[in-house]
Amino acid sequence: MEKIIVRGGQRLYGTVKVEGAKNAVLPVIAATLLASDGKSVICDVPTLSDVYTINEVLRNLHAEVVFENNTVVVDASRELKDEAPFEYVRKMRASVLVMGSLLARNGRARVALPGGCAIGSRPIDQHLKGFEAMGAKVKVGNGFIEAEVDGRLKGAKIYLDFPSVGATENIMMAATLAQGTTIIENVAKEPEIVDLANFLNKMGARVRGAGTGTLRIEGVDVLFGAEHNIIPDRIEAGTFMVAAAITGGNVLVQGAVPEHISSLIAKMEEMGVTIIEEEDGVRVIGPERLKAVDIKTMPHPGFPTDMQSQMMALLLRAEGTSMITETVFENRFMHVEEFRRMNADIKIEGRSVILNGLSNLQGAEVSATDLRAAAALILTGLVSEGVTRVTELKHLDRGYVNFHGKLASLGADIERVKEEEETFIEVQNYVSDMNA
Ligand SMILES: CC(=O)N[C@H]1[C@@H](OP(=O)(O)OP(=O)(O)OC[C@H]2O[C@@H](n3ccc(=O)[nH]c3=O)[C@H](O)[C@@H]2O)O[C@H](CO)[C@@H](O)[C@@H]1O
Ligand SMILES: C=C(OP(=O)(O)O)C(=O)O
Repeated sequence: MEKIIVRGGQRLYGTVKVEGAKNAVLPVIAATLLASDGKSVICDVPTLSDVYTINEVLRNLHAEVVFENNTVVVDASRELKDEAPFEYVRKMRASVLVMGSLLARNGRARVALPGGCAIGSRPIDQHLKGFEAMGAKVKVGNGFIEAEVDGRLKGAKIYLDFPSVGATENIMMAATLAQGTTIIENVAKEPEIVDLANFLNKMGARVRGAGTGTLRIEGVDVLFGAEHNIIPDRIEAGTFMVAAAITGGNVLVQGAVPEHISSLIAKMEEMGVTIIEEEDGVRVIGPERLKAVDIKTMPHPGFPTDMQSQMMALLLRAEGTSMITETVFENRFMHVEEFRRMNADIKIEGRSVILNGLSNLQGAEVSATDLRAAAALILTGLVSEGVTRVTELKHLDRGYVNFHGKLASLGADIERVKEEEETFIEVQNYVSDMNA
């Protein structure tokens, strides 16, 4: 087992470059399955465990996948299998995103039921409602969801009860090869939706309205492999923006796209952080004193739930009382207990937390409960007294490439060690103390 060890007290300075977005690349790789002709070449792909997982899902379906030099090349022109087993869906819920492509391409898809996870129950009823509206018969049994259609899917009018990112993506992919026009209302407007629509259109699809509340998709008969560059990761960018602000540092976050993070920029500015848009990114300068603010997570362009725990870390350093309300996931406060182990003054009240900043944060042994919590605990370690050890790094590796290395390059006192190595160092220190 590995852990990250952080010693608090360093301000961060310098430049850090963000990777391609995890939440854009996963649906784009799932969409490559729609191409029955030609190879797709996806560039700026981050080396995250989630990317390796989706690649394995595709290989298991008989697509050819090569991942080298941040580029994924997929040849899905062979006949594809139609089943994504539990071993992949359990590792990564986004595996369900292959369902729309498979159903459109093969007329059948069988995907293991994802089940709940650390941040909530996360049902996929809206995805299935869309497939059914397009003529698929959906059956749930033996731990699998099976969707099947006689012939081709048919264009339909679909209204989502909630602007779900995954449902928008899955239904959009399915609709590209349907007969006729599909109109989806109340869709997600996240930048990753726009990136997926752009890729689909390069493949020959006719998707209009991405980034607005309504999508209009005219089905086509065939899609082709295409080349695409993934957009920069707005959540990784936001995480480094918080790292700069929390330590009172000065960091250029290269690749951050201001329009993708406007709600985050607004909240950080409200807290007294200086944010300067530069040609190749966003510069963040942390103030001596941070102000408390209230935050409510919402679908885009509202404040992103994936930045909630990192902002909680930042608010722990602000003067006064703040409130964070989580409206997207019903159980995304698992990290609060871990923050408390670091002497944070936080209490949960229903779907909100109330936190008093400026408590004397102390290093502790803490465990990451999900990927953003992992990052948030490390950020808190940067400003805590003494040593913080963060375990359960499998979560971190789902969403951040070389997180400790990037922080170290900005001046953080941080290392990633194997548990045995730490014991060895402790024994060495003990022996040299005895000999002194
Ligand atoms: C791989 C990926 O892109 N993950 C992101 C995606 O997840 P994901 O696509 O799973 O998130 P959704 O937008 O679908 O989920 C949002 C809310 O809607 C609910 N819901 C969703 C679908 C459904 O059929 N029924 C239903 O009730 C979920 O339980 C949740 O409470 O968007 C989330 C919300 O911005 C982000 O936190 C995740 O990082
Ligand atoms: C919740 C997240 O991802 P996923 O939907 O892949 O679990 C996230 O990126 O913070």
